[in-house]
Amino acid sequence: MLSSKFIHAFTRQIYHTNLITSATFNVIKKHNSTHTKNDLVLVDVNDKTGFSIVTLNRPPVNSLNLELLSAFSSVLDDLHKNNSRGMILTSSSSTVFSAGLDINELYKPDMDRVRKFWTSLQDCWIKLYGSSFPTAAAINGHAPAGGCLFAMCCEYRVMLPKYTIGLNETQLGIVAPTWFMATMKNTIPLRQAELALTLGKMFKTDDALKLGLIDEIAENKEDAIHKCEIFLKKYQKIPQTARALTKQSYRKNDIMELENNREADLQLFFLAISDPRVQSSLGKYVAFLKLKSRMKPILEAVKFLKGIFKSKKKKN
Ligand SMILES: CCCCCCCCCCC/C=C/C(=O)SCCNC(=O)CCNC(=O)[C@H](O)C(C)(C)COP(=O)(O)OP(=O)(O)OC[C@H]1O[C@@H](n2cnc3c(N)ncnc32)[C@H](O)[C@@H]1OP(=O)(O)O
Repeated sequence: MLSSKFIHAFTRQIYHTNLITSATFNVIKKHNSTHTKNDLVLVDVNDKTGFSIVTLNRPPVNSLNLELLSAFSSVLDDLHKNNSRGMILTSSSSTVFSAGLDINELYKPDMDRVRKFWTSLQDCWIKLYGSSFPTAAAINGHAPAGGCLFAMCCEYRVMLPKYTIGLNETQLGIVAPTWFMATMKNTIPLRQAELALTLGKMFKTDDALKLGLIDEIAENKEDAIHKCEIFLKKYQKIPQTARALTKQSYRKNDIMELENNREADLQLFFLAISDPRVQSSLGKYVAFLKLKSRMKPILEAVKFLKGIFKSKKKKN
């Protein structure tokens, strides 16, 4: 049997090499809720179960910028220090879990800031994927790219109907880092992962369930959280150290691969985003997202008018 010394050494290696000590994101304790100073990440601890509901709270779409990632990283440290019994990751938006990385961090970046940004993303992934506490995602909206990554880092995923999830990077003309790919390989069958990654495929909820990218479908957010709680409760009967060590051993190679190559990964990222073709793709994508957002009222008006015509036709 593996000793608890090993698990502590392993967890220490994961946490202590990457601790973010940011005064800006000190956590304020409020009753059983903790909020980061700027409320980018909300934490509510359920007194009965001991589970923490961690809510990404950066409207409108929870795009992951430096500040949100730093706040999330601090929250993960806190849960680890407090020996959390389990975490449920969700979103305060009613339609988006997370839109993935904030494209504005990648497009025409400030090099000093983008270094901190990428390092923070690495931190979050290492801490979430390798967490000693069990995790589940209540995916209450779309989860493209980085949003899908964080959901896949959790051991269990419950998603609401009619949303989409996937690693869509190739569609943007960018390559998902190897640790994004490793997380997907750990979640769905290898061949399906290769197809999903190369196509940059976004899966609707039903298809994601068939593929095993998610584990359950819920009717609404409350139901999703309830289903995550049922999953986390299963671990209450399992000795904590054995569970944590098994999870971390299972994911160890992926984590060590990044741990041992953080600077190389950062340099590869710099190289990729410095490529004029990548910048051109990102520029077009930013413009497309902005146009799509501005067209929304027009598209909704067209939809509304179509509805009126249809109902009039039926009456006649
Ligand atoms: C071999 C290894 C090599 C390694 C090289 C590394 C290279 C770099 C790798 C980087 C990996 C990247 C990971 C990512 O996560 S990239 C981000 C991908 N995300 C997306 O494609 C999602 C885009 N967004 C959407 O599809 C929709 O917004 C969404 C479905 C999420 C929600 O739709 P909805 O209709 O509700 O909202 P709007 O589209 O109207 O958006 C509202 C406003 O939000 C802005 N927005 C949306 N997404 C983003 C984003 N990701 N970043 C920044 N801003 C975003 C959008 O523009 C609207 O803003 P405005 O109203 O101001 O126009």
